[in-house]
Amino acid sequence: MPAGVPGQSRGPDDLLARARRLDAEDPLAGYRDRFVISDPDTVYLDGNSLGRLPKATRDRLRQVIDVEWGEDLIRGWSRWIELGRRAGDVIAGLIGAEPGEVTLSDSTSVNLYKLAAAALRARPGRRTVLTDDDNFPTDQYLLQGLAEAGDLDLRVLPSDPDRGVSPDAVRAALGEDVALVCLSHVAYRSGAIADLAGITEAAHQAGALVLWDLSHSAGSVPVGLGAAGVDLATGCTYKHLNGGPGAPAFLYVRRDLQPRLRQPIWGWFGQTDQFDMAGRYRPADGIERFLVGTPPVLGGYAALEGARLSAEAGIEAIAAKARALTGYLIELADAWLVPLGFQLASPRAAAERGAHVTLHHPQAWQVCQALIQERVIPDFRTPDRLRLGVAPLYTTFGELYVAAARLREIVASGRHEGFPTQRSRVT
Ligand SMILES: Cc1ncc(COP(=O)(O)O)c(C=O)c1O
Ligand SMILES: Nc1c(O)cccc1C(=O)C[C@H](N)C(=O)O
Repeated sequence: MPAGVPGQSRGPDDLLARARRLDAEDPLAGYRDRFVISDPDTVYLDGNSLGRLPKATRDRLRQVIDVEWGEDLIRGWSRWIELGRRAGDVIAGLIGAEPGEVTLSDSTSVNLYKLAAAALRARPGRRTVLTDDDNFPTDQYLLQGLAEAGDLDLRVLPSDPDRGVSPDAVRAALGEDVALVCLSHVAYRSGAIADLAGITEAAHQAGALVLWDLSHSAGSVPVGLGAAGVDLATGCTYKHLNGGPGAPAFLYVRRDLQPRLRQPIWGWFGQTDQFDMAGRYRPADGIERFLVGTPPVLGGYAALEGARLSAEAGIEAIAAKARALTGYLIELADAWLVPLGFQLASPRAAAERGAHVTLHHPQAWQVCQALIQERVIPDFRTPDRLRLGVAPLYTTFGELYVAAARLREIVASGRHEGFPTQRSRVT
């Protein structure tokens, strides 16, 4: 446990003893040592924006740079050409898909565009796209752009930002004009888990396709794409899959849909026999038809190594620890932070939340800055939220105790009030 644990007030001994016991009994405890942790006294609670660096990734990238790039040069492509699919097969195991249904490609934003456009093309008589107003902004912007360009009707359902999207609201909005339902599985602000299976089934009954953003789910909770019959999905690899900054995203297309869909960006990596250099675009047969241009190889290797680590630990074990960590954090918040003006902004039921806990506080921005100065890294989310992400492969219960204790001290002493009240433009 990091140093500097202040231990006073309500139930600290009990809470501290429990953190120690939970860490001692944690079946995933050994994974922490598989990551680079340069400052053990810093509590990192932002793995859902950027995961930590796995040691295996650092070593692999060194080898790839020295040998595969440094020595093999262009010959490396004989291996690199398969990289997206190899990583995709590992990610498929984490999200309940089959090999050949997932590949690395572009960014989540670009994939959303390609997949949404492909879905709309496959439902020509329908003009409505459904999403919700708590969906991640890039998803909303992409759909706005598609709607404007295609003269479609984008219906943005109101969601409770602390509870996530309501399946009943989606059901009520479904009709014979809806072509596509595009939602996030785990909400980026509250961490609420949407009813992926129920919403997918309802959308299918209404004749619509579904596109799920799995950015906050991949590597943190089971997704069950195949069991739910999901059509399309995409998500980041740099969060819970620990693929590193700017690592390529993944995309999923259900196998039977692959030959029936055409995505709108026709590049040579999506072409049948790309080195034939034929003049006319003919989309590849499998998941490769959703690719566009030359993929980022270093980021691809990082995504592969990160996903392998999660696959080795097992998504059920990861999700079980996420529930335990977030549950413990909510207990700490109830005991120490609610009396200081914080309010829970995430679902209280463990089965309804992913791997972060969000708290409202009227001075959340200032509190966030003060916490960072005191070596706890959270995230601020508009307008008044402090988001605390847990990463089951490296977050300990002891760290959560320390983070909550530092947070309590900051707010109880008013130290946060010395920080600017205005958010800067970068985060
Ligand atoms: C739900 C969700 N979708 C998409 C993104 C980002 O997509 P991109 O990697 O294209 O910036 C994020 C986070 O940045 C996210 O949380
Ligand atoms: N992708 C990010 C970036 O390029 C810069 C800063 C933050 C991010 C994030 O991932 C934010 C994150 N998706 C969120 O849920 O808020």
